[in-house]
Amino acid sequence: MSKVKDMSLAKEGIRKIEWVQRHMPVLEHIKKEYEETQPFKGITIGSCLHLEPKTINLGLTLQAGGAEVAMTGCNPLSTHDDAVAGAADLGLNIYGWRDQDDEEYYQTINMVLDHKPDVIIDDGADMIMVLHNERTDVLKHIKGACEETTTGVHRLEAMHKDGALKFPVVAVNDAYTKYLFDNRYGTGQSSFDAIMGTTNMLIAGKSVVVCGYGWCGRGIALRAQGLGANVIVTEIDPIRALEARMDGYRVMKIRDAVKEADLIITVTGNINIIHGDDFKYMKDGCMLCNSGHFNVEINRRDLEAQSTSVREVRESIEMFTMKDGRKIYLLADGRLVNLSAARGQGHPAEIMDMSFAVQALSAKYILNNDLEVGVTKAPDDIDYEVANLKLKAMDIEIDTLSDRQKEYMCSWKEGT
Ligand SMILES: NC(=O)c1ccc[n+]([C@@H]2O[C@H](COP(=O)([O-])OP(=O)(O)OC[C@H]3O[C@@H](n4cnc5c(N)ncnc54)[C@H](O)[C@@H]3O)[C@@H](O)[C@H]2O)c1
Ligand SMILES: N[C@@H](CCSC[C@H]1O[C@@H](n2cnc3c(=O)[nH]cnc32)[C@H](O)[C@@H]1O)C(=O)O
Repeated sequence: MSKVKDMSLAKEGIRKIEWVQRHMPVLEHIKKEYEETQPFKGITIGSCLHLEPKTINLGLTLQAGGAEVAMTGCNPLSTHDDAVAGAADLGLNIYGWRDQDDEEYYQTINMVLDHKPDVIIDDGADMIMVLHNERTDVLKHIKGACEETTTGVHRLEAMHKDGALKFPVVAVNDAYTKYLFDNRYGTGQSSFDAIMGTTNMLIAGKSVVVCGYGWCGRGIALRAQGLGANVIVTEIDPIRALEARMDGYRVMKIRDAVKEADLIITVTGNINIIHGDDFKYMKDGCMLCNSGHFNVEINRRDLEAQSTSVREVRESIEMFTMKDGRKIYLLADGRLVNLSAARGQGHPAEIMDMSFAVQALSAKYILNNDLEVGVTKAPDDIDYEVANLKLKAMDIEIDTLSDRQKEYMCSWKEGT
């Protein structure tokens, strides 16, 4: 069963799915193995992930392993209508279309839950919240869930601390082969891909403010610097602030940074990073976007309250005219610019290859192990399997420890 916008887009969707398949060798390897071993026979897997070709390829991998797969999106703006039409044509149960309102967004989450999944793959934890708050009828079927992103893991850890979480969750985000590559290089590249595609503006010579110097912030700052920007970082963690300084960036408080900014990219996972009087200090023409979480990092309501008019001046760019005449531009409604902008393609296929390989292996791990309720990291075995498969696909060989080296690493008696 499916609910998509336009099935006539299926052919183009399938073309795009086939393209990413050629660039996701680790997931393709797992797909072949799953075709033989059928780890998901009789199992239903429900996902709430950005609906675009790479995610469809994860769905096809789970389906190849015997699962009934039901998918919806984790962001009202990130769905690619051609890819979901292609997925429906390929036999996945898929519910979603680009530009949903809140009601439609939660309706389609509920349509996936109607399949009574055994395993959930979530991104941001919205599906898991619906399960616990409204769809407790489905809870008894759930053996466990995988969570894709940093803020989702934080939400679920907070939920467990409050004693509210009802099943085990594997924090896929916390696998090395996920956050070191996806959050850093994926977000770094895909954010600029979307910002430049949306604005057609030059980055070189601009003052780019990166709010948050976590894994995503590091990647964005690195790419901004590579494109010739003057990079400013804001942080609340003294160690990360120091790291940003020694990586070569200027570090300052947000109130000082906004005065210099040509482009601000929030990537903290936190609320109200740009809000209130921050907008008063911005230069005419300042551009704002978010690559972090949902639409809470830039306070749109505060921006609206200080403006006299708002209009879309180019696809995914709104221009706010401020009371003093300055123009401030907001990209993609303050939602993840790399996925929500009309030109947003998400992370490169080679990156999602690893993230979704961890997902596919973690879903099997949940079924094969009697995990306790709580949030656990994906096991190291999965990380090493994914890293080894990726190196192999990239035709890279590495060294192994000799017996003498192993012995030396475990001993304490030998000195200079
Ligand atoms: N756009 C994407 O495709 C994408 C990819 C991966 C993760 N994410 C999301 O991006 C966000 C960041 O993820 P991460 O893995 O980098 O997390 P992280 O925890 O490594 O980094 C977040 C950083 O923000 C800082 N921070 C928090 N509040 C702040 C504030 N008020 N001002 C300045 N800095 C502040 C923290 O100190 C931390 O260093 C999360 O919401 C995550 O879910 C998005
Ligand atoms: N659902 C929330 C939470 C953040 S999504 C961030 C996650 O998106 C994932 N992601 C980034 N690019 C892609 C992509 O192209 N396809 C599918 N997922 C992606 C990435 O792994 C990251 O952890 C929101 O929309 O605001």
